[in-house]
Amino acid sequence: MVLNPVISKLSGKLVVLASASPRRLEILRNAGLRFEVVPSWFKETLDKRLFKSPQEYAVETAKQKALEVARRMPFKHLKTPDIVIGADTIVTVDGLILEKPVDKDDAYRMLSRLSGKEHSVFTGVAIVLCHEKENEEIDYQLIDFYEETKVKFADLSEDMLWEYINSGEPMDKAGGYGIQALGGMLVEFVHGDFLNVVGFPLNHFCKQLDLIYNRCPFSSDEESASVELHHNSSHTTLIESQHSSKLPPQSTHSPIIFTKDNLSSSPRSNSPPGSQTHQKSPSVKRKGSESEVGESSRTLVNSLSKHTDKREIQGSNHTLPTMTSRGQLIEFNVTEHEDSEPKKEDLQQIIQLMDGFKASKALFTASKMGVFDLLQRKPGLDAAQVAQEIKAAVKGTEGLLGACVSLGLLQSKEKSSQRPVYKNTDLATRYLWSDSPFSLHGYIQHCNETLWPLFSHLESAVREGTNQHERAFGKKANDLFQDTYYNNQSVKLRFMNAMHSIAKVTGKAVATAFDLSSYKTACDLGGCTGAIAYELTKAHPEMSVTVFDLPEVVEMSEHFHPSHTDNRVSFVAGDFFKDELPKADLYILARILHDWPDEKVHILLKKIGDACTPGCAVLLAETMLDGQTAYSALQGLNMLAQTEGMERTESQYADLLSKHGFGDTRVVRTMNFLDAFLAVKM
Ligand SMILES: C[S@@+](CC[C@H](N)C(=O)[O-])C[C@H]1O[C@@H](n2cnc3c(N)ncnc32)[C@H](O)[C@@H]1O
Repeated sequence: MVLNPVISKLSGKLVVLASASPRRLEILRNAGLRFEVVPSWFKETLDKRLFKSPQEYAVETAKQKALEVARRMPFKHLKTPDIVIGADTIVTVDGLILEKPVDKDDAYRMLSRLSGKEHSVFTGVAIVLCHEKENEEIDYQLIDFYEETKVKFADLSEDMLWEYINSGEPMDKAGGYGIQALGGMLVEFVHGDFLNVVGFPLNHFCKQLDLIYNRCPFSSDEESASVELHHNSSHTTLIESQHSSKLPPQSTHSPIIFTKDNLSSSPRSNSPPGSQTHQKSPSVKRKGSESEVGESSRTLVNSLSKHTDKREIQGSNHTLPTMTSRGQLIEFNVTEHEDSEPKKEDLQQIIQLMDGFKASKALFTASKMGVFDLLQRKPGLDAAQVAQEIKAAVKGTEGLLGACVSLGLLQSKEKSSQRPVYKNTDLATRYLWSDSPFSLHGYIQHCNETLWPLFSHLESAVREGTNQHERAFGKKANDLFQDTYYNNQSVKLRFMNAMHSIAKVTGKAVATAFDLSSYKTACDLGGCTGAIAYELTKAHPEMSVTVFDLPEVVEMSEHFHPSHTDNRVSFVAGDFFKDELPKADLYILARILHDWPDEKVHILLKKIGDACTPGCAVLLAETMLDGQTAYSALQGLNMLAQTEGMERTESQYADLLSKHGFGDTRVVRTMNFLDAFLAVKM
């Protein structure tokens, strides 16, 4: 529900947050804002000495972050946002700017400097309004401001300092503390906006929106010269125009000309007065808002929701009443377009979707054939050399390498009069070769060998509403794990590798999503290789974790132990539907409930509920379906084709848990593969 009338001004717009900070995300989500997250690639390396004040530095960093995303999206994402929000939070004390600590010693230096003193927290915020013009140029209009909050720390003893540092909390936070969690205990008083210290000055932001959308008379017409307005500590500037040709050069041979007549206001066109002429054609489909519509060049279908606004769209309009299965009457506005030509944005989007499977398969194949591993060991090989090493045809290898370059997985360099040579991009170095700490190689193999065959029977899965193991692999899966994954050693290892790779990438985000310091014993049910358990003990020095999984899994777990084994992690073999559960005050269920239908979920939750005393908790790590992103929706299809279970929404999980005495639920969107959900036994 949108609570804030100012925030609601943004409904129907493509709003982008140029920050991956889970705290900013939560503040804005809680305020009812619908947005996409596109973390900025801007490196925070501005020379602080060049700024007259710390706040100028924070504002400039916020500006650069937002502008980088605003400029990148039309090219890389093939869509132009309406608004990009950038923010940067810094802490200043004794004339020094403190950002995020680089290691524990750095955190110690920062926190001991703050001990017993008052300091300032500044968040610089930049709002970039993007106006697409008819000639495909984009105007960027910038509003920036900052907010200052004063915070006084108590005197911190050495013990307190180190205990806090060892909790792991300081590491990704400006000034080395998080006021919203454990760090709150260090604070004596706060003067000013508390959320500003958390990472985003919501109140000031809403005031700015109010100025922009309700009061500010600035226009973004093409003819506007540079506009400079000052509101409090804010600042508005028409920055630049950028030409955005979204099709690659070879595709532009039949130009499609947009005229004022074939442009009309879209549901996302709730723009500042005067900017209507910059709106896109309604044929551009966008995601991420409640009033999201799927629009094609022929019809535009808009379910009437609270955000439905009357639209003037070229062509004949009529309303089509339809009954839902629950007997509610919904009206669809159907608009006939008289387009004579296909729109290039439509085509680009459709081509991307149609080609998605080719891109996936190119990635899977290169990964399976060891291309990324090879180029990690031997960068700079040409196609013939790669072909020889991976035992493949030169012609085929050239095609595969070229595809990987186009997908941003490899870089190629032409040596004069020689064949191009190849190396991994940073992305491939981080995630695609098998020995990198965050390698997704295991999961990619699972996608190729298991999910790909299952998805080739998606139509049957949709018609029947069941998983497709029998069609894809000739074997019915009564119990997904025992019947499919664990009756063959190499399939079992591949599955465990797949789970391990995602758990390693997402484990820290899950382990640190909530303050778990009061839980000393945890049990990770279906904890597989222990990857999440190790992250939990790393983040919580006083916690010990029992990984409980089927005997077939536990017998293989030692293959996945980290080099420095941690005796606070132990493994117990058993069946969580039948056997007694190990005693613990925190139960972890990471990607467990989504494997099962409600009946089985209740069996498991009842056992957990019975084992828990009041104050104990359940920590879920799942992909929540709320606010459906393409990732969560496709993950829903994945569960349909693969399991008896399903992905669920936050409230579905809360309902399931409430039947077993769990409440006080909290959710953190980690922006990683899995979201975190905590519920406490009442
Ligand atoms: C989808 S995997 C998730 C693994 C791990 N929690 C993670 O997120 O990486 C499901 C896990 O549940 C385990 N499992 C399935 N049925 C089980 C049962 N009846 N008892 C105990 N563990 C089970 C599987 O062996 C597997 O490790």
